[in-house]
Amino acid sequence: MSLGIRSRVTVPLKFADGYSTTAEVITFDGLADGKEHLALALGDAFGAEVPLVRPHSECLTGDVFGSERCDCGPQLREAVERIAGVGGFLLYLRQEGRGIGLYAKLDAYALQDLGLDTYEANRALGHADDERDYTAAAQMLTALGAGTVDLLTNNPDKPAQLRASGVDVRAVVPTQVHASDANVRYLQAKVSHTAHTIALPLAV
Ligand SMILES: Nc1nc2c(ncn2[C@@H]2O[C@H](COP(=O)(O)OP(=O)(O)OP(=O)(O)O)[C@@H](O)[C@H]2O)c(=O)[nH]1
Ligand SMILES: [Zn+2]
Repeated sequence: MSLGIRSRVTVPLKFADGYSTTAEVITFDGLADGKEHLALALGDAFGAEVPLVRPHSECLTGDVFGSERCDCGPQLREAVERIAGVGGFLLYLRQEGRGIGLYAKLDAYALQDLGLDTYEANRALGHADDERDYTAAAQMLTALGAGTVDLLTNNPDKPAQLRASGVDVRAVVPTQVHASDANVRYLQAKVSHTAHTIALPLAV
């Protein structure tokens, strides 16, 4: 099936803290991995000269249930408002658990409770540190007509992979740091293993 936009539907969003905006939820045909990835067009997404784009990897526990083991929920909330302010796209990528899936991520959590860090736990389960591939994200941007973008992320692998897939990443814009007692070890592991640009407070 050839690459393209499959459907577009308008969805009003209202968050628990009262913030509200409107998203155009966009689905696709022809994505490389066959997964049901979504783009949310926010603000004047199609009118922006260079849209702000956040590739967000699915995290059921953080995005939906408000888990404090990670920073995904607050990052998602932050991204929607920042993108709506300037115009751009949130790419909601079905890459749960950095690509290993939900059950395996929960198995990895259990190993972290025994003392392994987030990457050691992945390896103990026979997975790579990070199994995410952003080919489909690049295809989504192509289908959206967004050849040049600003990228909202602290993860250097996201601009690297997208550039390798032909996306012109003009600037990489860091997200805020959403640190708490429950997630600080996880954030520290991201900084030391994968050079995430997260300025952590010295003592949390
Ligand atoms: N395997 C595994 N995945 C985790 C763990 N904690 C969170 N995740 C997953 O990690 C992913 C986090 O994705 P992102 O929000 O894109 O975060 P990121 O790659 O650090 O990059 P930025 O937030 O863009 O800086 C989600 O898919 C989570 O489900 C963990 O301990 N183990
Ligand atoms: Zn998470």
